[in-house]
Amino acid sequence: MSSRPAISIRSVSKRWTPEGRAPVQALSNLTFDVAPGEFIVLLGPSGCGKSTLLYMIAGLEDVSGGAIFCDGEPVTEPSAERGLIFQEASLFPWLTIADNVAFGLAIQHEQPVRRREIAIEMLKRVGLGDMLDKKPDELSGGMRQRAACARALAMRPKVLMMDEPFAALDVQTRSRMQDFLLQIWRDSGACVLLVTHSIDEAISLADRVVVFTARPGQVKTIVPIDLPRPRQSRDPRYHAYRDMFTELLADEVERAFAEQEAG
Ligand SMILES: Nc1ncnc2c1ncn2[C@@H]1O[C@H](COP(=O)(O)OP(=O)(O)OP(=O)(O)O)[C@@H](O)[C@H]1O
Repeated sequence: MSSRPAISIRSVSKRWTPEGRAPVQALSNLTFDVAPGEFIVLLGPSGCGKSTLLYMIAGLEDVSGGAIFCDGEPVTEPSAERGLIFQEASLFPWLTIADNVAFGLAIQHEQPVRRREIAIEMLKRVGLGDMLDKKPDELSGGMRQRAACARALAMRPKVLMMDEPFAALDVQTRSRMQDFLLQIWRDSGACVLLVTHSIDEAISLADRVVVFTARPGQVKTIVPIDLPRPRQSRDPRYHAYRDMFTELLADEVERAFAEQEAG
């Protein structure tokens, strides 16, 4: 196995300069690596730049300073190797689920018959094999997120990025989706970067949790989760992690609030 990081984030900063408004320093001097096949969770107070970092890794936004490398190559534009999934599954409402999954494969120059085959295979893998010809609004929120996962996985990404993918789901569906995600992560061999506000989600899923400071976001600390999967919330070590993250975040959340109040 190659020892080269799947993703290398080197002294990355991001300054937004919205028209007619004061510039916002979203991220400052961020440095860390993600190993191939690793599951990373990004945890931090609101507005610390977690989503911004995903957009930059996806190649949808430029960095203001520093550089991001994927497999040793600088990220300069979007690529099918780096899939991004949002909180609300961004499926085309007028296409069937199978056509939604097949859509991106056209860019990869797959033939139409092969696109359909891959779409069916992926949808079966996410448990939607009998929903192929449904439109997105005929599915539940959890099913739509699974379809969005199938669409991203169909591109065989090396990196799967997820921005609060389960935040809009009810507790039971969320828990099932977490199990499902661990399964597709293992099957795909991709590395995952997942943004969440949930400490429990971070402990349940991550190999390592990157904790951000309040804006401008920096790496406050990186915590490896040294617990076997499936992780049990009744395990005393799980509680110790929960206490640790609660404490780590408390100061930062307070700082973020203070800054908001100061305007
Ligand atoms: N397109 C943009 N233009 C201007 N400012 C932006 C833009 N996108 C994000 N920002 C600002 O950058 C900062 C970081 O935003 P970002 O959404 O990355 O944070 P986050 O940690 O993902 O927040 P949350 O947890 O609330 O989703 C915020 O102050 C936000 O207002």
